[in-house]
Amino acid sequence: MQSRNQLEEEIPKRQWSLRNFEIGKPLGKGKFGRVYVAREVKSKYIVALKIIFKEQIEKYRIHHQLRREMEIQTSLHHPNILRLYGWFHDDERIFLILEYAHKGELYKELRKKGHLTERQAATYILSLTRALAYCHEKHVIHRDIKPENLLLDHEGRLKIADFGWSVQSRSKRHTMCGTLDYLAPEMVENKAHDYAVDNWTLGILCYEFLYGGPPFEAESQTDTFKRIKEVDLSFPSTPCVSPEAKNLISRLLVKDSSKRLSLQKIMEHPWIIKNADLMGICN
Ligand SMILES: CCc1cccc(CC)c1NC(=O)n1cc2c(c1)/C(=N\C(=O)c1ccc(N3CCN(C)CC3)cc1)N=N2
Repeated sequence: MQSRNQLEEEIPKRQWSLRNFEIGKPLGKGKFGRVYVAREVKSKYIVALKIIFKEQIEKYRIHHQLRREMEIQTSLHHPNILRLYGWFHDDERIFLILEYAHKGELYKELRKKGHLTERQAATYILSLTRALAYCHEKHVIHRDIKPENLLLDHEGRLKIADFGWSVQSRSKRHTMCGTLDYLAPEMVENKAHDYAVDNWTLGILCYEFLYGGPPFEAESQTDTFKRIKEVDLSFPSTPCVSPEAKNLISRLLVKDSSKRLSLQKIMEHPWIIKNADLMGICN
């Protein structure tokens, strides 16, 4: 039985093929592919195998996006970022060998519980902040951090998945992307944007973890855009949320991107210091 480290070291070098894996149950399906639990035959190591059909890549013209996602996610090694160990292909499919997150999607836990405790929310926000600080050091902006893209491993540790919208950024970006609720004003107004969009999203997520839904939700897209542009932020009286949490949210959901709390300052914020579990685990 190979240890996890041995296999992880071996994975990037080896040429993999479908013969090396026993495919298990489907985990989910996205726009371009499906993900299955799989076991590497020799080591018995459990992974998630994301299968994307080449005809879908042609049809949706996402060559460059998929290549970028693969290059970026392969290069990122962080405890809160889902590993892409390697990939292979056959005539009609591309297979991504991904880290397996045993506890599935964070948003399902959020829907089930309605909202998270301040301890859970602060722990997840700290994990996300650490992962984003690591990404920004490597000039990567994720741009699509939302509960649907957050997974939990067997210990309940948060893992950012799906780098389909991330970019290797050296200059300001203009491409529109992401779901409406999480878009920062500068993206809604189609202005140039930079790393600070991820700081805005942390504010959105912190609000959603504590209240159960994003702050600028509205009946129509137009209304959501309007509320984002005006930063029309209000805190419901229930559930009861501490003033420190509201302070952090208010210092992230700031229209002027240069005035948003930096990732370093988030890690030092009193609410994070008081509530977050430093190991990133809080079941
Ligand atoms: C193709 C699917 C897709 C489309 C778009 C974006 C993403 C990233 C989240 C993905 N998923 C993806 O890439 N994924 C990469 C992954 C991955 C998804 C995953 N695990 C699960 O999806 C999962 C789901 C439910 C689960 N159980 C639910 C019921 N519980 C009682 C026990 C645990 C356990 C694991 N591990 N690596």
